[in-house]
Amino acid sequence: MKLIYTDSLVVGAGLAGLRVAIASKERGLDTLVLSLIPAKRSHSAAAQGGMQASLGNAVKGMGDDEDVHFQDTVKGSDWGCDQDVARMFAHCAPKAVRELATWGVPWSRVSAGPRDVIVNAQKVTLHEAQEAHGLINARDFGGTKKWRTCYTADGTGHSLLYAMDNKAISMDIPVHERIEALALIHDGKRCHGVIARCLITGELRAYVAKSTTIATGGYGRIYEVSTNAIICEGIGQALALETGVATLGNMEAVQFHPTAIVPVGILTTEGCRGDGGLLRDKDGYRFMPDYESDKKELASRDVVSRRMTEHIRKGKGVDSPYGPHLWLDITLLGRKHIETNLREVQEICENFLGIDPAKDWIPVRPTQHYSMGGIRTNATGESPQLKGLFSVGEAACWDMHGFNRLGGNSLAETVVGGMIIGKYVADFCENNSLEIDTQLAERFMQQVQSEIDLLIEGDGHESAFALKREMQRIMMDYVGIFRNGPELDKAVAELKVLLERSRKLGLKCKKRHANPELVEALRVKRMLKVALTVACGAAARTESRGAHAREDFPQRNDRDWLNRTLASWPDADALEPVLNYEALDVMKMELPPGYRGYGINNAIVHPDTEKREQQIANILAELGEDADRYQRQRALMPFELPESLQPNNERLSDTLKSPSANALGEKS
Ligand SMILES: Cc1cc2nc3c(=O)[nH]c(=O)nc-3n(C[C@H](O)[C@H](O)[C@H](O)COP(=O)(O)OP(=O)(O)OC[C@H]3O[C@@H](n4cnc5c(N)ncnc54)[C@H](O)[C@@H]3O)c2cc1C
Repeated sequence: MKLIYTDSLVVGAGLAGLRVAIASKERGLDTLVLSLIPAKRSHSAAAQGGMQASLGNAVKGMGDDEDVHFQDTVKGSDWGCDQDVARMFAHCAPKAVRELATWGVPWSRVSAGPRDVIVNAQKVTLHEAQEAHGLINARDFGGTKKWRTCYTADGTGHSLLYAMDNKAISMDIPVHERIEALALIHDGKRCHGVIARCLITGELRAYVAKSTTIATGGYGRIYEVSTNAIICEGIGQALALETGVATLGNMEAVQFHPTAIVPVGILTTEGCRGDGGLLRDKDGYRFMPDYESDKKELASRDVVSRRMTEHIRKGKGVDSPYGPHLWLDITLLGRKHIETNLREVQEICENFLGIDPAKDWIPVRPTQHYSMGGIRTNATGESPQLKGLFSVGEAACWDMHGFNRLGGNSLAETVVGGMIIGKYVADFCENNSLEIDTQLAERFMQQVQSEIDLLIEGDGHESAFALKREMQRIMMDYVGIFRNGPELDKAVAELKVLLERSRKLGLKCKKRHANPELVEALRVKRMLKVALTVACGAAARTESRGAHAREDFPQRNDRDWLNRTLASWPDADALEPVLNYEALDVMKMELPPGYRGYGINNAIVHPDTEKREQQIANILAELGEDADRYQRQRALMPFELPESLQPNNERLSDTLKSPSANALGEKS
C-alpha cells in the first residue's frame, strides 16, 4: 500500500482549497493538495462577474459597509443562512480583496471624474470622487443595496485563480494533479485522510493527514444542463455522505442562474444585468419591471429565474428548436463597454452563438448554476460529526448562502472562507497529532480496490454513461426551478431504481489505468446518492424558500421550516438518505425573518419573530444613541473570528470628513 503522510491535506485546487493550503503552509505545516486537473484549470477560473466586498470606493458604493453586506446576504438567503457565518464573511471580505491585490490580482480601479453608465435603461453620468481615484472599483449585482462587486473585467475567477495558484507555487505547496479522492479514511469519529486513485496510472494511494479539507466544488452536473464545468459532479459531497456519519446540509437548495445561453448552457455573467443589460421577451418587451417594480432585472437570482419561467409559461418565450427562451439585451451598453468589461461574454457569443452582443440580443434561459448545499460544517469549517474533516467553498454548507446565494458571494466565499477556515485548520493541525492505525487505511484501500475489481471483473451489464444521462434528465425534469410533490416523488422513485441498477455496472473497457469508463462508473454511483439527497430533501421540504420553490407550497413557512436539512447515509445498502433537521434560532438572529424587498411577500411568520424584534428594539434603546455600529452589532449577535482577522475595515467614507461635493453626485 502506498501511504503518503502530511499535516494538512486539501482535496481540491480551486480558490477555496488553495486558500486553505496557503493558510496551512504559512504556519509551517506540511501541506498537500489533490486535484483532478491542474490547479489553474479548476472551475473557479470560469467565474466572470466578480466578488462582493463592502469597500465603498465607487460612488454607487458609498455608504456601504459590513452591516449592509450582511443584511443583503441574509435576505438573499431567504433567512436560511447561518447569520454568525454571514457576519464572519461580511467582516472579512474587504480584507480578502485587499490581500488578493497584494498577490497580484489586477482589480478594475476607480477613475476620478465623470463616467457614463446605464441604470434602469437610462444613461446616467456618475462622478467618481477624486479621493477614490485608483482604488478598487465595484459594479452592481442582483439583490444588493450598493454597488459592491469587485471585478477584473469579466474574467474575475481567472485572475483570482492565477494569482492564488502563483502564490501557492511561490510557497512550494505541492499539488498532486490527476488524482481523484474516492473515500475518506475514518473511524466514525475522526477523519484521517483519503484513498485516492491516480487517473493516469490507476494506482491507489492512501493520503494520511492530521486534517482533511474537502474543497471539491459543487454538484451541478447531476443536472442535464448546467453552467458548471463537467468535473463539478459532487464527488466531495459523496465522500462525506459515504462515511455514514458526516452530514450534508440543505442539499435541495440548488440555484438556477437567469442568463445561460441557449442551448449549451454557458453562462453570461450577472455583470451583464449589473452593468445595465435588460431582459426582453419575444415581442422585445422588457418584462421584469412588471414583476419586480423595485429591483427589476436585479432582484436576486432565484426570483429573476422564476419570473422568467413564469413569463415563458405565459407564452412570451421565443420559440427555438431547443425550446423557448428569452433575450438578454446588452446592446445599450455600447461596444466600448462590452469590449472592456464584458470581453468573455463577447467571446462566448461570437464562438458559441455566432452573434455580436453589441448588435444582437443574446438567447438565454435559467439554467442550473450553483450548489448552496454541501458538507455541513460548523462556523470553523469542521464537520460536527467527524473531527479533522473540514470543508470549504462550494463543496461546503458553511452556510452563508442559505437557500439562495447572491451573485458575487461565491467567489468571495471561496477566498474569505479559505482565509478564515484555513486558520482553524492550521490550529487543528498544531493541536492534534497524526494518530492512525495503518490497518484502518488499509481497510479503506481494500474497499476501493474491491469496488474497482468488481467493476472490471464482475458480470454487471449496466452502462455508467446511460445511468448518468437518465439521472441528469430526472433532475432536470422533476427537481428544477419550480417543484411539486408528485414530480419530486417520481424523481425519488426513479433515482432509487437507478441507484439499484448502479450496483450492476459493467465496463466495456477493462483497463485499470487511464480509463474514462471506469472513472464514470466510480462516479455515477456516488452522484446518484448526491442526487437522491437533493430530491429527497426537496420532496420533504413542504414550503418555498429561496431557490427551493414548491408550486404546491408557495409560501415561505418560518413557523414549520426555519431549519437546515441534514442528510446522512448510515446504511450503505439503503436506497435513500436519512433526513434530520437543525432549527435556526430566531432569538439569536441579528436580523429576524422578514420581507426580502423583492419576490413575493407571503411568509408564514415564526412565533418568535415579534419577540426577537422587541428584544432587539430594547437592546438598542438601552445602548443609546451614542453607541457606534460596531457596539450595536456586538450587543445583538456577537460572533467569533481568529484574532488576526478581527480588526475593523477602513473605508474612504471613514477618512473623508466631507466627501467632495461631487462624490455623491449623479447627473442624467
Ligand atoms: C460560469 C460560472 C461563472 C461564475 N461566476 C461567478 C462570479 O462572477 N462570482 C461569484 O461569486 N461566483 C461565480 N461563480 C461561482 C464560483 O465560480 C464557484 O462557486 C467557485 O469558484 C467554486 O470554487 P471552489 O474552490 O469551491 O471549487 P472549484 O473551483 O470548483 O474547485 C474544485 C477543485 O476540486 C477538485 N476536485 C473535485 N473533485 C475531486 C476529487 N474527487 N478528488 C480530487 N480533487 C477533486 C477539482 O480538480 C478542482 O481543483 C460562477 C460559476 C460559474 C459556473
